[in-house]
Amino acid sequence: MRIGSRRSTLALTQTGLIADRLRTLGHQVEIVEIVTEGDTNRASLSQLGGTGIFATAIRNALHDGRIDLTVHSLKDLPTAPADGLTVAAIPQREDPRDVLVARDGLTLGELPVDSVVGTGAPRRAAQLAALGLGLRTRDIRGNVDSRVELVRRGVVDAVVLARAGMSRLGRLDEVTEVIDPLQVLPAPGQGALALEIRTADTQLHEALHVLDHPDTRAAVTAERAVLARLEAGCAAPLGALAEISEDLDGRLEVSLRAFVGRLDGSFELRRSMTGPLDKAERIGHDLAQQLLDDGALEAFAPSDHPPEPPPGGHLPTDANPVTDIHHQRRGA
Ligand SMILES: NCc1[nH]cc(CCC(=O)O)c1CC(=O)O
Repeated sequence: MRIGSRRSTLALTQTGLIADRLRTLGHQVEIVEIVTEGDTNRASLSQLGGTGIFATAIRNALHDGRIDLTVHSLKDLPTAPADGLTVAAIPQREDPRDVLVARDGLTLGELPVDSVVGTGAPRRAAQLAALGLGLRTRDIRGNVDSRVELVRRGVVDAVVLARAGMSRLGRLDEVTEVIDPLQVLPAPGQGALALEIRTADTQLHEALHVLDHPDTRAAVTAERAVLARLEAGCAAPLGALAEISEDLDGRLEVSLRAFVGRLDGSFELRRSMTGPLDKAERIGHDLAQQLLDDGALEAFAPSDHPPEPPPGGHLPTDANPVTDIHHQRRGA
């Protein structure tokens, strides 16, 4: 089987992990690199049409029959199902939390007021602002390597990344804090992979079944249902985390938490909901409804004082530092 992958180190690493498992199962596997517009065009993701652009190029290769299978980071995959394609397996996910990579081994609580934290994710910027620590955030883009490099070069004091990516790249030793989801909830689906194939490929679907992890599938189903219901898109200031545990009677249940907020920290809303595992999607929808009933749209409304767009758009991380887009000043 031919597995299509983006060319980034993280994508190739994740694809390699799945390829190894398939080889262990006795399959012949070839990795095909696909270059997407998101890899070549350095404009901001919102200008390019959101993170979905990565998925689209790969999905076209699936449709064309150039590849048979692809490994997505589930958090980068749009919630709308793709025509003629199926997520055949969602393997057990990595630790879904965010991590901090800061100068001098610092944690969030130790960073001095006005420290600059690099992140391109509105979700991270909004939750950092909501902490009220007086941290600035700077909009950055780029792969894990170039983001960590900004800390090494002293361009920013810290960056926030997914622990799963750092783990898969073997770079956990550079992490200075694993961020508690009480402070920053991860993106829906963070840490999970999705193996997508052509729906017509029923034999391959059958072969991939052993890689599917039902608890992970239930958890990410709940998280992505929040995202879908809020129609928030991939670049939304929304965090969601579902955890599976046993209730007092030994039945499996889903505990789902979510955050929505404004980038400048002027509005935040956190809610949670728990229910039976087989109602994961329903729980996600219901939690999203509760967020909406309690005023979630405030998080998506245009602000009275919109942040200054950086000159020339959002620059890649290998260019010169860009202006701060969000600045939460303590007491302001
Ligand atoms: N947005 C890019 C992206 N997509 C998936 C991961 C990490 C791996 C994962 O979450 O499964 C990352 C890097 C990051 O956010 O630090």
